[in-house]
Amino acid sequence: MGVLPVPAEVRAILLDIEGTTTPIAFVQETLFPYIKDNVKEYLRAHWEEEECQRDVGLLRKQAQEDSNLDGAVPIPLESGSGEEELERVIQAVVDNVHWQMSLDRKTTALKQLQGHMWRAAYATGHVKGEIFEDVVPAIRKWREAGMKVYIYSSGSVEAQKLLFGYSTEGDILELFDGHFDTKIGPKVESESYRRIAASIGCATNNILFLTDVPREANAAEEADTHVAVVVRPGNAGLTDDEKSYYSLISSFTELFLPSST
Ligand SMILES: CSCCC(=O)C(=O)COP(=O)(O)O
Ligand SMILES: [Mg+2]
Repeated sequence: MGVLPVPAEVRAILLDIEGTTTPIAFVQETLFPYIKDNVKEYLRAHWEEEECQRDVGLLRKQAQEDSNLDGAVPIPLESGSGEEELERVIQAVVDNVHWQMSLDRKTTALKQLQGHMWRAAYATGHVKGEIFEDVVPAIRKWREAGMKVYIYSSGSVEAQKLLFGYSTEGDILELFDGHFDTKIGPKVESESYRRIAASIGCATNNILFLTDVPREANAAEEADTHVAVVVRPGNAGLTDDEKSYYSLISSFTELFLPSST
C-alpha cells in the first residue's frame, strides 16, 4: 500500500460504507445491537402505522422466499383481532429479524426496517455515525478535482443518510452526489454496477468502486468497473491471492487523482 493512481477515465467514485468509510465495529457493536434490543418495542409502538405495515409486509414476503432455508422463520398473517394474536405475529417478526441478523443477511426487507428504526436513535443523539478520519478530507479533495462521489451500501438509502447526516463529523451529506442500496440489486451481482452506471449516466469503466469485500469487488470488476479493496482495522482478512490480485488501500489519502498534482 502507498499510492494508487486513479485511472484517467474515472469520473465517479462509488463508496461502500461498512469496512470502507466506517468501522465494522460501529455497525456490528452499535447499530445492529440497537435493532436486536429494540425491535419488539418498536413494532408494538408503530404497528398501526402504514410504514411499519409496509415493512412487515416486505419481511413476510421475504420469509416466504426463504421458507426452504435452514432455520427460516415464517411470519403469519394476523388472523382475527386481540392482544394475544397481535403478540404472536409481532414475536414472529422479531424472531425473523433476529434470524436474518444472525446470518448478516442483506435483504432489502431487513434493511428497510433497520433504516426506519435507526431514525430515532440518531435523532435523539443516542447514536452518531462513525467515519474514518481520512474520509472527509479525501472526499473534499476528490470533489475539488471534479470527481462525483456516490454511496453504494447494503444499508438502505435512508440508513445511509442518517449515518452521514448525524455523523461524528457533523452533517456531511453534501459530500455525496447520490446514494444506492440493494433496491438497485445485490452488491455481489455485476448487473447492479451496470444499473448504477446507467443511473449516474456514465460507462461502468468511468467508476472506481471502493469496498472491503472481495466478492463485491469481483462483481464490480466483471461489469468493467475499476475497483480497489479497502483494508481497515477490524476488517475481515484477505487471502494471499486476494492481496496480490486487488489494488489495496488502507486510507482514502492513498488514491492519487491525475489532476491533483
Ligand atoms: C448504512 S448503515 C448500516 C450498514 C448495513 O446495514 C450494512 O449491511 C453494511 O453493508 P455495507 O454494504 O455498507 O458493507
Ligand atoms: Mg462493506
